[in-house]
Amino acid sequence: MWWSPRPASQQVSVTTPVPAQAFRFATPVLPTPVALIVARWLARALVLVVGLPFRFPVAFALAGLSVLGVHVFGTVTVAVVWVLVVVGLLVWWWRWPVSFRHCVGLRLLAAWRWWVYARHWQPVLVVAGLAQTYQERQYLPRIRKVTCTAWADRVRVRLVAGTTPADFESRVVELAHGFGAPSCRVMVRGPRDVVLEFPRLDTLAAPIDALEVPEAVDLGALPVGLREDGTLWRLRLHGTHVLVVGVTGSGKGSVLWSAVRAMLPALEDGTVQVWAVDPKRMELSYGRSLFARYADTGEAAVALLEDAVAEMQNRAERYAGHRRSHTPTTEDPFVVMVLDEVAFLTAYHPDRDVRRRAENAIATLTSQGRSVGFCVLAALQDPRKEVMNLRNLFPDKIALRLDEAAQVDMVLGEGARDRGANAHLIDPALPGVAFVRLEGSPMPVRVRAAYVSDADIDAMTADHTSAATVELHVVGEAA
Ligand SMILES: Nc1ncnc2c1ncn2[C@@H]1O[C@H](COP(=O)(O)OP(=O)(O)OP(=O)(O)O)[C@@H](O)[C@H]1O
Repeated sequence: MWWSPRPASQQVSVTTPVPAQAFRFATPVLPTPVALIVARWLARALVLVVGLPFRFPVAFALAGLSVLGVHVFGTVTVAVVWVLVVVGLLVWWWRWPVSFRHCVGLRLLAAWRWWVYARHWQPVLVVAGLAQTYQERQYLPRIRKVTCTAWADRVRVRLVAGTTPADFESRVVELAHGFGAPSCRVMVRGPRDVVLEFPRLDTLAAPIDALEVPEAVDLGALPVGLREDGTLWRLRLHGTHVLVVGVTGSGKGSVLWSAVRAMLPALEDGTVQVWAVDPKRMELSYGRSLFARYADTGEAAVALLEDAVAEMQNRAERYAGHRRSHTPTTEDPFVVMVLDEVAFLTAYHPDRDVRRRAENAIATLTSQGRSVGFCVLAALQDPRKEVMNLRNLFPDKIALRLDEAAQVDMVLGEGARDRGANAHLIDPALPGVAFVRLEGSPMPVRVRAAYVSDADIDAMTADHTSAATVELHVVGEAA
């Protein structure tokens, strides 16, 4: 017979189900010739060498010109030119350090940092689980560009097709540790185009002294501290409400006081009033004369909040049909309700009626007060719903040091922690450091509030007093 079945096949009856493990397909292992491996290395080296002039065009142009110069003009001439160039650079660095740093220093640093990231790129990404495998080939996101600012490296990355920026967002801790940076943040620029930001140093490590009192008050951008990039952190109060959240000792007081300080001239001329609620009696009582109204007990606080609601509704009635926005004047000042430890009123006060009335008043102010010139600036330790179920009525939130990772998204909104807002990891030795979301960007920004010391508050009360200080005290109830 021209065809003879193999002996094993004869033992299998046609009707017997064949066990799955009977079929084993193994990829044939073929030894790769050494010549092929060497050729591949050479090809890679060639690609690197050919690509270098495109990556570092200035350095290569200078080297090329020098070689050409040596041929045409001789070595001495080229050496003299180089000495002149170096002297010129030194003079530039000495006389105009800022522009030198921007144009030369940071570019040189970026070239060096590119090499550092490129060297560690593959192992870090593979171990972090960011390398993709398809048909037994490994695909890595590619570094497109590395730029440096005074405090951070920005690595622009082209994603592997089929992956998302969320893959990077969920590995920020691995990336930060992998590249030896204190943290990592992910910014999305476009399709398959993300930027990883690795801070090189903590620009907010040193406390910031109280900022200068501004001459003109801009309620849309009050200077209250510094951002990580060294620019001013400005806080908007007009047309919004702000919730400041942080554990005890995280520096909530410095945010409240910095905001009050930035409004001082307007408090004095009467176009802004601060109504303060201070259940702890330790935070705001120090500068009472700056406040148009002040309450430090539950009953007094509720009365103050209900007065604010009445005034707000009165204003809304007057404005109805005449105007749609508020401009601060002495007749209709912008009213900032500063509520320290707001949970005392909404959750911890023993009297249920006080809790209910306080919650109603805060809900009404936050939902209706924006356009008629009322703003609630509240501080809170615990952002959970059981403690403060009104937190979503505050459009702007500030996350100081928090207790748990889960609280970050509660405060700054979904995805904030994945994008690098690790408020739960803020060092307890850095009170006033916080993460915020700035208008128009989902990226959290790290900031630090300026520290307004007792001496600063003394000076503020000595130099400035609110145009309308009326104290409201209900005697007889302990906070
Ligand atoms: N921005 C800041 N910069 C430097 N140090 C600060 C800053 N803010 C606060 N501190 C320091 O941290 C301490 C605690 O700050 P603060 O009382 O404001 O915290 P808090 O969050 O209001 O705490 P609590 O809820 O217990 O009142 C302050 O006494 C001060 O020494």
